[in-house]
Amino acid sequence: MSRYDLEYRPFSLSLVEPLETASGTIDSRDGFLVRVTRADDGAVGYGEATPLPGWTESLADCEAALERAQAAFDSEEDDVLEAVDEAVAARYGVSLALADLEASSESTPLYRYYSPDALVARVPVNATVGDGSTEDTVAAARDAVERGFGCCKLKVGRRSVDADVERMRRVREAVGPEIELRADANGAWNYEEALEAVEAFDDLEVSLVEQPLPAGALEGHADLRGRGVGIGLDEGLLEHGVDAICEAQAADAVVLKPMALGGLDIAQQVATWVDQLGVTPLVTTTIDGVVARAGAVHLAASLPDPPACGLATGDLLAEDLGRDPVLFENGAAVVPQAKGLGVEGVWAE
Ligand SMILES: O=C(O)CCC(=O)c1ccccc1C(=O)O
Ligand SMILES: [Mg+2]
Repeated sequence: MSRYDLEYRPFSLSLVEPLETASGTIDSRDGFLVRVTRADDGAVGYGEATPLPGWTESLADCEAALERAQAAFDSEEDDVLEAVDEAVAARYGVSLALADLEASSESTPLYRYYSPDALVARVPVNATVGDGSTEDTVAAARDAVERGFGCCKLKVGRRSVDADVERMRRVREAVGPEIELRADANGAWNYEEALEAVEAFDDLEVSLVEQPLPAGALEGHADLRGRGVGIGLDEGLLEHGVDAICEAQAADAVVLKPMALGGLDIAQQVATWVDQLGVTPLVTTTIDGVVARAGAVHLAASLPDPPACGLATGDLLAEDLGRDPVLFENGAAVVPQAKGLGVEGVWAE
């Protein structure tokens, strides 16, 4: 008999409304819920593999990788994660299920499994505002601030820089000077446009712009730094890796998406590494179900003094895999202190 058993089930979750971004519209999230069971005592752990085109392997490649992982468990291979290899979403799903199982067995919340000395009650989060009309953007930002958020990230880049600056100006007027504002262009601009945006955003006290230039650009991002607005690399991290970014001094912050990096263990290592090189790690979801989101919250909680993270994306979904163990209040995620991920009831028969 094998020591572990791996099962996975497909799901499809629609968004409340499509999330518009400069690199495309997200209207539903399809993936696989993963469960690993330990044969000797029946202990279980949950994971989630929710691929996103452009960021991870395809849904079909994800399923094929999960199938290989299942076979690797069945034949009791030493390193089952070798079977998921380059399939980052599948690797997140399988490694998360194993980590949830281990942490649960040790009665340790998952973040303390990665950072045993940490005791963290909450992590600050940003609201995620899609690249909609000025009216919709202002309404969404206002609503987020009323719900207690202290940081809003606006998706930008689908219209002219002038139009985005105007959107940002109207949001700044609506929310007042105390709220942190960020932008995420998902690689939409050329250097001239990005420079214009950064200079105007500096006047509006915008703290950070994610990926103003395409993923390939390193020198351009380096040249955009030091103008009052932090530069964050997201797609650029996946393209270049930590060392090239740090060598080029191309970023003030890098965005860590466990789904796109292949798991919490890898994201933890990247975070620790960039932090030592003076670059701020910032954790976000890829608009995932509750299992993958809870994993990302535990990752953020395992890091020292994280900035506001893109973890408050559950409300963007019209349906979910189960009850969310993470409460959001006063602009922060309340970190689950139960054993493991803290997710329950997602595998109802
Ligand atoms: O960071 C956030 O606020 C939420 C996550 C987010 O924006 C995102 C979600 C899916 C795919 C890409 C991105 C992104 O950060 O570019
Ligand atoms: Mg981004």
